[in-house]
Amino acid sequence: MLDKNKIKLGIAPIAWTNDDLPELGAENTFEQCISEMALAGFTGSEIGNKYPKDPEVLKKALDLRGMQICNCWFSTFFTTRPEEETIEAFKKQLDFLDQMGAKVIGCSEQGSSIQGKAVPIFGDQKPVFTDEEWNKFLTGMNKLGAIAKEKGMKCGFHHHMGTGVQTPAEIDRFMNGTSEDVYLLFDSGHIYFSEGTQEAVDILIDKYIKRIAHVHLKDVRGEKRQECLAKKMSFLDAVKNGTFTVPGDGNISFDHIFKVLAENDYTGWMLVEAEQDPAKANPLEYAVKAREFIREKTGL
Ligand SMILES: O=C1C[C@@H](O)[C@H](O)[C@@H](O)C1=O
Ligand SMILES: [Co+2]
Repeated sequence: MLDKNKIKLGIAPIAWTNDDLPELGAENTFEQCISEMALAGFTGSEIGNKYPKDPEVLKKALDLRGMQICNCWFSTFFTTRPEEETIEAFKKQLDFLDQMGAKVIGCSEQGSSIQGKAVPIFGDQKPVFTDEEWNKFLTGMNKLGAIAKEKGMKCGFHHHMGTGVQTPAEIDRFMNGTSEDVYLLFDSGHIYFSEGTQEAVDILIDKYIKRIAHVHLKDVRGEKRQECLAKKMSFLDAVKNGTFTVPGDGNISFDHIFKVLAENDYTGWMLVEAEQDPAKANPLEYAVKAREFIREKTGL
């Protein structure tokens, strides 16, 4: 059984307003977003573009609703820009998260990423790092891991479609090349989108459970993934087309994920992250649906 004293449940603002596709949910305000998260039964959130930048203002708005910040996306550029640039930006973001009481920061290497580009996500343009790029990237990530540790926080890494760390082999190379102070941010949706099998999802969580610092619960509609492949869609077009949805509404079984997290005494956040078009998938309705699914499956 997942322990309610050890696990907290959050939801990402990306279902209300998508920072990568600002036209999706432009009408939804910050206040509506966090109020509906709380109404659906969640106590945590990540940071969205509409969130106040002033920690005091943000904290007050969250406190009023019994919410807190649990993580924030951080783009690294170790493969394409000077290392110091990423490290300086990381320290600032870490300070901000620390002030907000968060314990994890979720990185993604955006050097040459095609996740925001209008090119097929399953084409030949996905970055494949050279040995030299891997070297720079892993060296940089190990530095971030040590910096986060010094602050009593955890540096997580988000495997992601369209980046140099998408496939199981790439995730293995990343995990084998980083120290124990660098953790995995496990995202069920991204591994399923990449590989198209339940097996890939289950193997990933089995392999790295001891180094998982944060969990994104995201489901994939299998037929939409197929359509993405057939029509050579970009990542963002696939998102607009409804590839992702909340856990329990797509093709992923979360049974093994919840079982492994429970057996290994996972302590931290499980955050529902399901970007879709809010005009088609009402964010509050889908948040409630996700919350009910988690309750039904885990008792949390
Ligand atoms: O964690 C995430 C952050 C988003 O910006 C991203 O594109 C999404 O798919 C995701 O998993
Ligand atoms: Co994610």
